[in-house]
Amino acid sequence: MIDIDSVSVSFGDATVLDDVSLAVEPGTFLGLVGPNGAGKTTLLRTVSGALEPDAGTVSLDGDRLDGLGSKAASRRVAVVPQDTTVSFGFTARDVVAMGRTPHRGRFEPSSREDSRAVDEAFARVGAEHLADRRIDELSGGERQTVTIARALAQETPILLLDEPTASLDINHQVETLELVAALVADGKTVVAAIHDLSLAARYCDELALLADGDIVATGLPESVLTRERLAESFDARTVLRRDPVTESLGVTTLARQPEAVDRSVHLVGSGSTAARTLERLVGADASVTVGPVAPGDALAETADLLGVETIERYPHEPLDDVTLAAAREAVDRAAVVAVANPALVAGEDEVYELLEGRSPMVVVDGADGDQRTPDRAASRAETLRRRGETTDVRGVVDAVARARRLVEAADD
Ligand SMILES: Nc1ncnc2c1ncn2[C@@H]1O[C@H](COP(=O)(O)OP(=O)(O)OP(=O)(O)O)[C@@H](O)[C@H]1O
Repeated sequence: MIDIDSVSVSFGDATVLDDVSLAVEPGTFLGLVGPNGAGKTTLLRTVSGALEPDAGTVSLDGDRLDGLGSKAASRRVAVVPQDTTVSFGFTARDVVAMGRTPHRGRFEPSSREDSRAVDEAFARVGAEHLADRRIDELSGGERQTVTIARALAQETPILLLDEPTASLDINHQVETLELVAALVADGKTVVAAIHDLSLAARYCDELALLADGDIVATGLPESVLTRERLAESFDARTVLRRDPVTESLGVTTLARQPEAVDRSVHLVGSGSTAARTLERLVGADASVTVGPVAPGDALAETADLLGVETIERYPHEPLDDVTLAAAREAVDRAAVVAVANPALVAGEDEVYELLEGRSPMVVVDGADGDQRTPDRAASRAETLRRRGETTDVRGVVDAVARARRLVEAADD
């Protein structure tokens, strides 16, 4: 059991941890997530005893860390640091054997027990083949594996890892976290700082979100990672969805748009061009409404993931009066109307009529527009284009911003 109680840490004038409390139950894999500079490493260093907090206490299984000697603390907590510094001239076996130091007297030679622990640690991480290699000649991933083996040779109930997957390729990321999860299944208590939120959600039992010097939320990954919290803590626009393969939460971060759109936009259209247009507009912080669109369409699904207000319609049927009225209201209310795939939109009389006389308009052309557009729809699409600006998806935020400035100039 790790009990962090009201811990505060400052460096000079900067308060990095401000009255942080967190309890980690035995046999739990807790992922520490949060933006760069949030204090994850600082918190891990406080738990390992490497850093003494300015205020508050850390207790391990009921014993205060500051009352344990450093050797006793090292028999309880092992650390895999972010920076697996190279110790020139040592073999991997020498490095792993260093994990045994807390178990030996000052001048005591290594024992049979030490050799067993080192062998077992190499076997556990599957790195026996590296034992006689020089540590400074190993790849970053191999060195990381050896550092984990060193921590295992320490035979502690608690393991702290600082960004264990940061320098690893995709296979090694998963292998490392599978190993850590297996160690937890064997009874270890693990706290790991992890930047990749999808991997953290997949492997950790619980997450603690650290931001602005405090723990903002703890609990099951699904309860900690919400769009609102990620917006607040990371200033990021994200899409959260359950991964169909792992069944864990997947987090996709939207590209940040350089220009914010601070007036409302109504988006009419369908298909992937419309969906990508929506993603860009939401990334630019625009207040967007969408529709009418049929459920199952790429636009409707993206709007659902992004939590965008959507006017839904029945597929393959004329628009009913209620849907038409809702769409008309949204079009009238918006500062700018964006139309994706204009020929498709113009092919439907009622939808086209909604847009009649409307300006300014931004027309977004995409590769998924219908090539077999009837002549009438094609000429109507041209009419829509003349009422505003035509762009591809990449240019949509700029085009909407220009259209917005037109509205503002007209308002003045
Ligand atoms: N020894 C130190 N002296 C001065 N400032 C420090 C020290 N260690 C950390 N800091 C500062 O404390 C803040 C938190 O750093 P920390 O490394 O704990 O963050 P982190 O969440 O691990 O970040 P990252 O995700 O970038 O690794 C940063 O602003 C950092 O510059």
